[in-house]
Amino acid sequence: MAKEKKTFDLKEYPFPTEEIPRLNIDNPETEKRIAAGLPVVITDSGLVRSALHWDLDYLQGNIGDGKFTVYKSKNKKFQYFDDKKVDTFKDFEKPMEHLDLTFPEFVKKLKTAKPGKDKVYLQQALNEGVGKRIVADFLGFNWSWVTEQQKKNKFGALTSNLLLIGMEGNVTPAHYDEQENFFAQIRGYKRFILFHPDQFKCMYPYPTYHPCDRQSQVDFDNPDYKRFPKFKDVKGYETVVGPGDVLFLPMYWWHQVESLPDHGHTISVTFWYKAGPIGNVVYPLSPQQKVSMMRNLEKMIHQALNNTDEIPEFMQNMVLGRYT
Ligand SMILES: CC1(C)c2ccccc2-c2ccc(C[C@@H](CC(=O)O)C(=O)C(=O)O)cc21
Ligand SMILES: [Zn+2]
Repeated sequence: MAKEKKTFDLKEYPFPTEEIPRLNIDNPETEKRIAAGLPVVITDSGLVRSALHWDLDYLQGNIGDGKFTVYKSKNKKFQYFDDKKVDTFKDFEKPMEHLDLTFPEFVKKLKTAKPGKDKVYLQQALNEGVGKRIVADFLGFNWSWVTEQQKKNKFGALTSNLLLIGMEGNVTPAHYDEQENFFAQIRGYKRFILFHPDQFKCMYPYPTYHPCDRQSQVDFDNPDYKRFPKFKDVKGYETVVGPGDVLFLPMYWWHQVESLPDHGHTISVTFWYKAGPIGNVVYPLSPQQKVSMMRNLEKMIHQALNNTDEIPEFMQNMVLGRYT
């Protein structure tokens, strides 16, 4: 009997979206979409079948007594920033704080957080430091399926499995990553809003040398259409993933991720893979290749000028009245 479609009371955004298909792991369409670099929610994959019993108590009792990377934000947004680029930006104020907490300290903060007060987000690579039962659960992941997908689609190496534990309402603002991602949901519900890499012109990412490289400058809750006029034309895709769902999130696809309010804390595990070899170049270049090219050119110009203040004028001189 088909699973009844769960409906959620989702916040409206000022752009249209289409549903991301939810397909069974055995549906031939599933692998076709992965091969085509299209997002798909894979149901019943069993990818993290051995972790579906994870909850805060079990993790606290088994994950080990080391320190965990936890981000704290004054509001619901957890805007990623690259620490290494912060010093090139004098007036950059960090959008969130990085704490190293034991698991019990994290759980206490999560459970005693008052609405409207600080929110926390645990983000920790699953590595040898964890307790032996977590290692056993990790080994119980459906590695044969995900490794088969890695090989069939010529992905590069698995780089990391991140354990993510977020509070309800946490938002990771729109950004893109340069890795392929199988995103496995273990507990709670996360809304994913995705945009095709060809929507780059509507998303206005920060400059590559900015600490928030790869993130959109547009505040979805209060878009500045004067600075970002093309955001009016953006078109997205969306879905809500729940326990047992796996979202294939292709490299360079923009995504904003929200732990649904009023649905409790969320537990997820990501499977990030490096890009595979390019192979022979096919023209016209794909949107992903054009984004990669723009990044390389921006970095070259930054290095050549050796002065970030000169970049805006240099870029404008190159295109205004010539290519505009
Ligand atoms: C916001 C946070 C905790 C963070 C802080 C500082 C540095 C990195 C990151 C980081 C990286 C990945 C995620 C998971 C996910 C978004 C989501 O599920 O919220 C996502 O974007 C993806 O799987 O690609 C979340 C984070
Ligand atoms: Zn991401």
